[in-house]
Amino acid sequence: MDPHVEELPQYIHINQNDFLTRRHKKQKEEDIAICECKHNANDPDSACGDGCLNVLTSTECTPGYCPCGIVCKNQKFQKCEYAKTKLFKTEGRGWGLVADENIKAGQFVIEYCGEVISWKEAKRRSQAYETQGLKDAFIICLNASESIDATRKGSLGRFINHSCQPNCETRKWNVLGEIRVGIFAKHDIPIGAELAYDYNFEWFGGAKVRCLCGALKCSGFLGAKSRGFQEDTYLWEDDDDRYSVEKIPVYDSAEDEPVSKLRYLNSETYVNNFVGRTEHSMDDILIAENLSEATAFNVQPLDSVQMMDLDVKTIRTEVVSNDMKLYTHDTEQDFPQKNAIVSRIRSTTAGRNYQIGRGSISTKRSSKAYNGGRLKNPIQKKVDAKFAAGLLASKEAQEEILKCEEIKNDATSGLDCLYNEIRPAIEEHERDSQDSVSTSVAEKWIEACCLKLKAEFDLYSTIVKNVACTAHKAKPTEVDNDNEIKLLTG
Ligand SMILES: C[S@@+](CC[C@H](N)C(=O)[O-])C[C@H]1O[C@@H](n2cnc3c(N)ncnc32)[C@H](O)[C@@H]1O
Repeated sequence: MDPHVEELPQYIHINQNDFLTRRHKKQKEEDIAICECKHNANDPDSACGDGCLNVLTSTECTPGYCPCGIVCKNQKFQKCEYAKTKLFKTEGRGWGLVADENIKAGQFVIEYCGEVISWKEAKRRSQAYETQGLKDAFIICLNASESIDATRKGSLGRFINHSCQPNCETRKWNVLGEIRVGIFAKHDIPIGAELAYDYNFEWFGGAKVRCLCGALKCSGFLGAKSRGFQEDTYLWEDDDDRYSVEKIPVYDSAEDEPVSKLRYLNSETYVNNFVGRTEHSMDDILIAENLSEATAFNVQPLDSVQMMDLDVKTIRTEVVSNDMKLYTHDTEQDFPQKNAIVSRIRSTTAGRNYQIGRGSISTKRSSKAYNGGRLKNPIQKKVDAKFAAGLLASKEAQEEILKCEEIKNDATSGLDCLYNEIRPAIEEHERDSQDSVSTSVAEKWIEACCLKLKAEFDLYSTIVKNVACTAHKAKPTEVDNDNEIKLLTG
């Protein structure tokens, strides 16, 4: 049997997202965007080229509504107008995708297809994949509540690897009312060059994956630029062959020095942008033309490829797009309540618009200074705990109230400190126009907010209980003289 066929990744090939938890949206007529293009046979770009209003807003034209009719060029996702690509086996990074034709800057390369699942399901799966020991991650964030999981089903887009200096990028497009993720060329890519984009990988814990992109400015590890990673202590697992530096040849992203040929050498010498394989002799030098015969193959539709039992074994990290990120997950560290973070490729953000400080994270920093989580509401009153305690006869009751007040004050200052600690991360996200912050940051924030709320509730209920149910001091206070119990201050 052909050894390469044996290694065929087990997944179901699709070129349309598969919606697992809901139906594909049906575009309403009033939501259809109609451009103003007029087809001119002498100008091919006139039929929804770069100047098309829909193209400019990353929206595909709707068939039957576009003034250019069947010559409309702005239906690339719908018509699967992908660039020609080829799958090949990398050294150390699993499978990858190479350009099988010259690709132009800005060209749509391929859609990142997979199963569209809820964020909750993504977390569940991420945890399951982790448990199964899957090495590669394929879950990316689609929007605030959904992710795309290309683990079991996907397009060839699932094989595109990460590079710190990539030749591609991800972009979101509105296609008939649904957001879809495409991979686009950042610049001209020659035939034979490996395709790669920046996963914007967000690391939340767990294994650290050595980045083997080989770019000059490689950050070293997937997610190394993310805050969680930077704060963590570096731990290397020596026995992990896959990530052992000595054993892995270096790979340079195609962007560093675009080449049309791939070469493999038997020495540690790098040739062009790609790396050597130590197990080959000099006779084994391969160049791109041969690569296609030797190690590259085209993935065929499921019905033509014999699939073994589809027991997908996993993934540890995940990838994503432009304004999306791949995420690592750590079921213990980031989700102390036993929730695994879905690999979010961040992306993005997987859309958790936690409210931090006074405004949502996506609001600009010019917003007013943080006020310790307190809403500036003129009618809001604060309970004067000391005054309330002073009304009571029982020492025990007084102490109970004062203790609660102390806990509440601690929780409030804890929240204030946390804000100062995480402010750089919040600001970073704002700068990047992210609409959410990393889950680890948000989790900490939520925990601190909950502590404060609980402490406030405990204090108020303790005051109410004691004022209502225990004896007041015999000696009337000033307030009592006025015949009112004044517990609230302005
Ligand atoms: C979406 S998959 C890409 C396809 C994958 N290479 C495969 O064989 O299926 C993402 C995974 O590929 C690996 N990977 C991608 N880029 C890498 C890089 N620059 N360095 C190391 N591993 C990488 C990581 O294991 C990552 O979780």
